[in-house]
Amino acid sequence: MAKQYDVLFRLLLLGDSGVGKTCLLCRFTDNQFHPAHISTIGVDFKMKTIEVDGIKVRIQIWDTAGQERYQTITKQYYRRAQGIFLVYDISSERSYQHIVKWASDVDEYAPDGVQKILIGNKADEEHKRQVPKEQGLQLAREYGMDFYETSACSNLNIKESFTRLTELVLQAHRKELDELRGPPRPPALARLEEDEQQPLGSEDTPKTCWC
Ligand SMILES: Nc1nc2c(ncn2[C@@H]2O[C@H](COP(=O)(O)OP(=O)(O)OP(=O)(O)O)[C@@H](O)[C@H]2O)c(=O)[nH]1
Repeated sequence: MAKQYDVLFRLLLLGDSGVGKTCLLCRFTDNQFHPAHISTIGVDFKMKTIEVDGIKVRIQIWDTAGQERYQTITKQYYRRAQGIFLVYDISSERSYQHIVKWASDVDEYAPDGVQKILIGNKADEEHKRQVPKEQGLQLAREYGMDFYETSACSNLNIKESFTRLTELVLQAHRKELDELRGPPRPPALARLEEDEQQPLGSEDTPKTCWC
C-alpha cells in the first residue's frame, strides 16, 4: 500500500482567548468558519496532510485554550511542538501586547529550534482595527519571525500561513529531509499516536463566511 505521508509534524496555536485560534484551525482543516466563540478547554487537535516541495507532510495541529486557567495544561504541549503560531487579533491591542508574554513562554517551554510565525488574525475587521499592520511587521522583525495578517472569516492567508510554517519546519529538519529523498525508508522524523477519528479537511468545499 502506498505511504500516506512521508513526515509528521506537530504545530501549536498560541494566543489570547478569542483571537481566533480555533477558527484558523477549522478554516484550514475543514474550510469552515464558526461565528460563535466557544472557548477551548485545555487542548484539542486536528490533522491535515499537505504536500510541500514534493513531500507529503502530515501535520497535527494543536489548538490551545487562551484562558489563563488552562496554562498549566497547555504548557505541557509546548515541548512536543516543531512549529508555533503566535496569534493576536488586529482589533485587540491587548492581545498584541500579550504576544511578548506568549513568546517568552515559548522560549521557556518549547524546544530550541522550534519554528515560529506571528499571525494578526481578523484582518476582515478593518473598521475595528487597533493594531496597524506595520506594528505587526515590526514585532515579527524583532523576533525574526515571518508575519501574516489572516482572516479565518474571509479565508485570507490561511493556507499560506500554515504552508509557510510547515516549510520552515521542513527546512529546519533538512538533514532528515534529504534522507527521505534517498532510498525508501519508513515514515521519518516523528511517529505518534494518531487519532484518525478527526476529519480531514478539504480545500474544495465552498467558503462560508458569516461575519
Ligand atoms: N471577524 C472575524 N471573527 C473571527 C475570526 N476568527 C475568529 N473570529 C471570531 O472570534 C471569536 C473567537 O474565535 P475562537 O476561534 O473561538 O477563538 P480562540 O482563540 O480559539 O479562543 P479560546 O479557545 O478561548 O482560546 C469567535 O466569535 C469567532 O467567530 C476572523 O478572522 N474574523
